[in-house]
Amino acid sequence: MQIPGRLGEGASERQIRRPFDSLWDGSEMDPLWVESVLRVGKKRYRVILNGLHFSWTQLDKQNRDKKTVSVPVSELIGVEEGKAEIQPQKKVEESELHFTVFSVKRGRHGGGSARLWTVGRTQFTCSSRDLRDHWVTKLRAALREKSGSRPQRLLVFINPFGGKKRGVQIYRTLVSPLLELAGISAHVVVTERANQARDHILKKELTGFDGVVCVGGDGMFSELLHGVIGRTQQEAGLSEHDPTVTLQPCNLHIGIIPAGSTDCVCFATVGVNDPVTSTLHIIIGDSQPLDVCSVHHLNSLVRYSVSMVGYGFYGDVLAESERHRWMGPLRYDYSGCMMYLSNRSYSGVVQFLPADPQYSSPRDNTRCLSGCRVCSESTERLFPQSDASSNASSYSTSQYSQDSSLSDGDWVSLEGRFRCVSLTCMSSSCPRSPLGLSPAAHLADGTGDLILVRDTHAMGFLKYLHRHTNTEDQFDLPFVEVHRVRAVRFSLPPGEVESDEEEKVEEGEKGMEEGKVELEGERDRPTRRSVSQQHLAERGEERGMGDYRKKKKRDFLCGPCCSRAPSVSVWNCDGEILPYTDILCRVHGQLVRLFARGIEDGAGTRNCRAGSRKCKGRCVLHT
Ligand SMILES: Nc1ncnc2c1ncn2[C@@H]1O[C@H](COP(=O)(O)OP(=O)(O)OP(=O)(O)O)[C@@H](O)[C@H]1O
Repeated sequence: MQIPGRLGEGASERQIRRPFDSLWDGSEMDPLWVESVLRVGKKRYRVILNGLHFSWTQLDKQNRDKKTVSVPVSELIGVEEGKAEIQPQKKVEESELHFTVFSVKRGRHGGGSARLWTVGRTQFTCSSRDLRDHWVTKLRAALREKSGSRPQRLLVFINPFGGKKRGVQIYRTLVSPLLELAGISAHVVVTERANQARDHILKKELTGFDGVVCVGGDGMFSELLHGVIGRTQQEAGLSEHDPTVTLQPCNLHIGIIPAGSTDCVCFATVGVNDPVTSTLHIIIGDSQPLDVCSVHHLNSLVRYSVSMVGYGFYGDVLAESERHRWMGPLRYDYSGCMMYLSNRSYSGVVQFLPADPQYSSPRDNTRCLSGCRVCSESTERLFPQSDASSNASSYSTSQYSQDSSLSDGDWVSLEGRFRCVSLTCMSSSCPRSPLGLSPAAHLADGTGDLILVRDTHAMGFLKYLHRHTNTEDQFDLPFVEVHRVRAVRFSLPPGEVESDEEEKVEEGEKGMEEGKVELEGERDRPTRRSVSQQHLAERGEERGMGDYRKKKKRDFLCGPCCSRAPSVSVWNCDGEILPYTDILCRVHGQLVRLFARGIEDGAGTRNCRAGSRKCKGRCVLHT
């Protein structure tokens, strides 16, 4: 076949494959290699597809190279014959000489300083139909061969009531056309009740699906998380309740299309909250491992968390905001102000199992960005017998050698009064706090950061809170300490337990109903079914909320600035109130995988003058 090459019409494929320029990768044998002179609009381009890149270089009249655009094959979305458009809706104009390539394009900064991904569209004009067909065949072959990790079939759950109730519309207009373009089929479930997605994943047949995707907020993500982890443990015959058990890492990837009022997990793992960016990460099969914290009470699993488990201020804000749901998202600001003004602190005993300090520290001024060295070295440590590059696709129990013991190592114990106690498995950055709760935390190193804010005066605490919104170091305060940990226990000091029990007895005497629920809870304990299978946690939550609401009703009767502050707070676990105060948290390294790649270099940071004294070089490290 005669294929027009860079030398013009009639150059043979052999001529074209000569190693004549800098893009030649030395691979004479690369079956995907193809090069031609094509047109984009009226301009001539030398277009090359090699094993790893598809690139086009503008030529001047003397055939000299001008500007080059190069796209990794892994970031090609699809190829269409003819003149195709995808937005605002798919339209293809038949043409024998044209083909259109869709690829990932980094766009403007979105919501912080991270870049949005958009769909780049380039229409190439060939000199013959043969050449056009040749290019389409080669590009599609490249897509197939070089993108083994791309999903083929997805199970999508849409929460029609999440955020601004635009989930269905977002999926129909922004997500579905891109999946179709990429040749990915999707089975869509629009949820009709809470926990439907979780139950579906736990109970229904999932053969053939390469991933589950939620269109919603952090609550929907949590459903998928519990479903995927629960199912994996069921299939592996492991008990989720035992905190010493090494859980089986999950092969089914999770995708998040942000459409909620809080989309923190998406922001912390992608860098922006944007449905198109997230869809593109799913399409190209990005894979980001994620640590998960299991939260236990009396050897029963209560919940899983990936973002934050917080007691004191963060628990109080959540509980207060629940009373003001009618305010919409504004309720968090309102409740934050009220809880700040109420100036509370709580007694507690905190015990933790420190992580090995030789690998990283919460104050080493690094950021966990895409391709993070600390996380990839952790992969080798967590999965020593597996090929680190291939463990993205599958794990087996025998390969998985995570340190399961909570008894080895020395537990450190601290007691005192705290404004807040928080454990986070990731930086927990969000648009309002672009560096997050713990800026140097890692997504996938098998550790969490324990932040203890001891009781202090109101201005000191305000300073601490304010530093989350700028580049100042929130840990550089005398009443704040941070520890990188593998596990944490929290309990009330003995005296506090007694007074709390007294309160409960008082309340118990006032209402038989509460006692009835307790008994039901007790009845569940001996059988201890999987939290994910069952409804133990759910019932526990209701019970806990009941206790808490009753107590709060009394505490808040005279407003948050009431003279008698409660002696016990509640735990906020990724936006859900936990029904227990005494808990044990264990971090499970890389337990799940998301369709994401972490925050790309230069993303997720704020504009900050390099070398600014206050940022202590943090900005320099990741701009
Ligand atoms: N059809 C449904 N009806 C009612 N609740 C649902 C439905 N589908 C999902 N949910 C529940 O709604 C909760 C919130 O959903 P999601 O996280 O998507 O939205 P959100 O607006 O960010 O939530 P939040 O109200 O917590 O800010 C989830 O915990 C989920 O379990």
